[in-house]
Amino acid sequence: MPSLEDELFPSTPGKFKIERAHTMNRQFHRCFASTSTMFLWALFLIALTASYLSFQSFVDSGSRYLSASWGGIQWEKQVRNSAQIHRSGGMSVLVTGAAGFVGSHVSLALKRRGDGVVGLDNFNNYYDPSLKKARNSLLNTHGIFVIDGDVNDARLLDKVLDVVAFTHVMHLAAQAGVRYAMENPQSYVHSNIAGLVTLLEACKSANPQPAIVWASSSSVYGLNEKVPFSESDRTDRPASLYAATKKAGEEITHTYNHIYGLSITGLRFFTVYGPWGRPDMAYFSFTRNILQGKPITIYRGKNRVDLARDFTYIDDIVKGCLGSLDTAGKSTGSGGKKRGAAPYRIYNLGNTSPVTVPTLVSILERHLKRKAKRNVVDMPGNGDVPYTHANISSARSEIGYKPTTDLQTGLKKFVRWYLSYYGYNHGKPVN
Ligand SMILES: O=C(O)[C@H]1O[C@H](OP(=O)(O)OP(=O)(O)OC[C@H]2O[C@@H](n3ccc(=O)[nH]c3=O)[C@H](O)[C@@H]2O)[C@H](O)[C@@H](O)[C@H]1O
Repeated sequence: MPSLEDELFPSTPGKFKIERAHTMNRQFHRCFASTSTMFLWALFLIALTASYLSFQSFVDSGSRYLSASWGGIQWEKQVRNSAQIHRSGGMSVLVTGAAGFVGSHVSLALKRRGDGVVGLDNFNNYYDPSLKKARNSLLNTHGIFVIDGDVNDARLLDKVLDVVAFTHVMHLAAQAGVRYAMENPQSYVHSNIAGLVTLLEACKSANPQPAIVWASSSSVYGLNEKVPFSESDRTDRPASLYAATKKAGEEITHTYNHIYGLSITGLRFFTVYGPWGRPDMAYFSFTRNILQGKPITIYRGKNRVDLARDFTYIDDIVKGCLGSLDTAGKSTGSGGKKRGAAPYRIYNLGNTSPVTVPTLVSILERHLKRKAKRNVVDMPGNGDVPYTHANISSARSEIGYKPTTDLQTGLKKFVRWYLSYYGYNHGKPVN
């Protein structure tokens, strides 16, 4: 007698033939059996598909839950608390790149004067993320909550702007660095162009629309030879992809101002330096190498001319950022519709007194009480420009910007911070 299994799953055609010789009743039974087989199979497949789909969604939501750094009641509470304004006439500011150099300083300054601040930072590893984490801890101790997220995350931005009706966005998140653009060009497009557009899209749809102040760069002047650099000078000859993405940002923000009525202020920062600075910048890496007895490479321009920068101290830049926020007129649109003309402004934030790179090294040597091992080479074609020099008359008259720190004084403060942060005592590492 064939087993039930044999009945349902005939294994060979021969066997099937023998079975066919049996009675009609038997055939009917077989037919019924094969229909129910198909039915059972269909049921089985449906159940399998359903359980696969629900398992997938369980895995998805589980991993979202595990990896999510945002969302939920507790998270919303932290965002709202951090955004709370503690002075009359104060503002609530979303600071992107808050764990970065300029971002952390601006966030602290805003908080100190009673404004509400929420940070956003993706803590990427362009340079040592532990420095970003340390800045973040400092912000946390001052009651500033920094969301771990990316400006390319449209859902996150919509959510944040929904939870808090920010009056301003200080957009400092970016891929910085002039020479790194030759190594990783896509990172500049990703952060400085795609990320900027994602942020502007979120801001244009927000209700109310915040006013936006964002970081452009002195590098937009590129091959401009007229000095000092004025905002009305040519900026159509960038020398690096970094500069080109910042220049593109100026054009992109203009369209959002024009179409959607977003209030825009672009700040052209001139080689910002100071405590808690960026380790990829010359003054920072020179300090590290001098202390470790390693050589430093100093680039030299055409005809053996020294390169020069309008180095600008962080505290002056912070004042320029706050002045820009304070004077930024309102965005006029709502729900993605323009209701009238809104301000579109661009300012140089420099120091107005360029210093050559060899002089920068000499100042560091004095503060560190160590001689640098200088290796002077001709400037490679890497996107660098020979000099920068800001004309700041517009920023002075319109936002009250007035830099007061010379390079000597600023580097002294930087060196003091560096030695303490990295555990040096009288120029020697503390064990
Ligand atoms: O104003 C800006 O918009 C930009 O400023 C900053 O760019 P830069 O002015 O290029 O600063 P930085 O790297 O400190 O090099 C300073 C000088 O040292 C020279 N330099 C550099 C490295 C080196 O090893 N040797 C050297 O001679 C070098 O040739 C240069 O002459 C920001 O990094 C950038 O993100 C952007 O914000």
